[in-house]
Amino acid sequence: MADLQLTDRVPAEADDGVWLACIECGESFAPFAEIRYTCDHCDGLLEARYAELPTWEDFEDEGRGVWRYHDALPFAEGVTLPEGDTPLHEVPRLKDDIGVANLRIKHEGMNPTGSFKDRGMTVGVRVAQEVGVDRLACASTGNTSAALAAYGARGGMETLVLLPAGKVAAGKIAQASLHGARILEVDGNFDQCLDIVQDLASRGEAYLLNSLNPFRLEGQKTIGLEIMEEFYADNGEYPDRIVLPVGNAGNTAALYKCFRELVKAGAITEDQVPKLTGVQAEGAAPMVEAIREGNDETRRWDDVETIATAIRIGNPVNAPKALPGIRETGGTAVAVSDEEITAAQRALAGEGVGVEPASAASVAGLRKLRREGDVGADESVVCLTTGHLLKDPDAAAKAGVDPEPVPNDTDAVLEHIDEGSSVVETVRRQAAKAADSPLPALIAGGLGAAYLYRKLRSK
Ligand SMILES: N[C@@H](CCOP(=O)(O)O)C(=O)O
Repeated sequence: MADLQLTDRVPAEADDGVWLACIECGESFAPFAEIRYTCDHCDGLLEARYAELPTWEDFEDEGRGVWRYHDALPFAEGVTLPEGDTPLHEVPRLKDDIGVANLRIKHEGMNPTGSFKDRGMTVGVRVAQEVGVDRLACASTGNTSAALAAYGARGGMETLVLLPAGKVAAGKIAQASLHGARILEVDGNFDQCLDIVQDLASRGEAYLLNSLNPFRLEGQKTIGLEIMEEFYADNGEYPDRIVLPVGNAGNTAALYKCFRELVKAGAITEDQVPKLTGVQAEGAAPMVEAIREGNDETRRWDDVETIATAIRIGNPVNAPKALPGIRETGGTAVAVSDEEITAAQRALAGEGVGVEPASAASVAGLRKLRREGDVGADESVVCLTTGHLLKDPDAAAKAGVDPEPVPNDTDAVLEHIDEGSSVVETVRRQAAKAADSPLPALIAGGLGAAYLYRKLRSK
C-alpha cells in the first residue's frame, strides 16, 4: 500500500496539528485561514493531514458515533444530530445464498437524515463555522442536499442546493425542502450541477459541501473506523473486503484514507487492510471503466442513466483518490444492471434491511463478483448500504408487492388470504428455483404477481 507521508513532516502551515496537503504535488496549506478545495499550484485534490494519528486505545471511553473518533478528526466536536453508530447487520440467508464465509451489512441509511452524508456534514458544517461562512451549497442527486439542509438548519446557516431537474427521488427533495434549503432545479445532470456549484464557490458566493471538500471525507472516514472496530469485536479479525456503491467516489476515498491512517498509526497491519471493491450501475460506470482499462483518470460520461439515482454520476470528482484506493488494497470494481440492483434491494428487504436502489448495488456487485469467481467462498465481506429505503419510495413501491383490495368483511378477507397464500407459495418456489440468476427470478416473480393480480381482480 502506498505510503503517502501522512504524518512525516509537520509544515509551518499546520493549525493545531492539522493541515491540508495536495495529493498530487504534496504542497501544504493552512487548513482554515483561507477557503480552498483544490491545490493552488496544480489543482490537485486536497486531504487533511494530522501531526499525530490515534490508535484503538485512543477511542476507548469516547461514547458512540462520529465524534467518538474525534482524535482522528480536525475538531473535538461538531454540529451534530447525532450521526454514525449505524448497525452492522448479519444477513444469514443472503450470506448463504451468495456463498461467502461471513457477510455483514453496514447500514448507513440509519443515520439521522437516512444516509452516510450526515457523517460528512457534521464535520463539514463545523469547518464552515470555523472559516466564517454563512451560505452553504452543494450539488446533489438528493442525499447530500437532504443532509446539508438538515445540518445547515441545525447550525443556523443558509443552504442552497442544486439538483438535476426531474432526477431526484421524492423523499430526498421533501427533506431538503422541509429543512429549509433553497432548492434550485437545474436543467442538466448532477455533474453539471456540480460544475455550477464549484463556480459559485470559487467566486466566494457559497461554501461548497460536496465531497470535493476534504473535510467532508474526514467525517465519512469514520464509516471505516466503525466497521473495523465492530467487525473485530464480533469476529476477532478484520473483514477481507468492503464492497460499496460508487457515485462521486467520496466513500472509497475516505475508507482508503482511514486504512492508510490506521496502518500508519500501527493500529492494523498492511495485510489487514480490507480490499476496497467499488460497484457502479452499468449506465454510470466511469470508475469501473478506468479500473478495467488501467487508467489513472476517469473519462467523463455525459449521458448517465440508472434506477439507482444516488449513483447516477458520470464524472466522479474523487476518482484521483479512489482509484489508488481500489488498486492499492487489491480490490476491484464491477458494474451491475438495474435488474440486478432491484433483485438485491428485494433480497435485503427480505432480511429486514430496507435500502434505496444505489445501496443495493453493493450486494448486487458482491453477488456478481462471487458468481464470476472474483470473490472467494472463504471471504468475510462487509457491504455498505448508503441510504434508507424511504429515500426513494417510488422505487421501493415498484420493487415491492402491490396492495390487494379486499372486501370490507372478515370472512371474505380470510378467504382472500387463504387463496392468495397458495398462489404466493407457488410464485416463491418459482423465484427460489431461479434465485441464482436475478433475471429469471424477476420474470418468475413478475408472472406470478400478474397471475395473482388477475385472479384477485376477477373476484
Ligand atoms: N450521491 C450524492 C452525489 C453528491 O456526492 P457528494 O458526496 O460529492 O456530495 C448525493 O447524494 O447528492
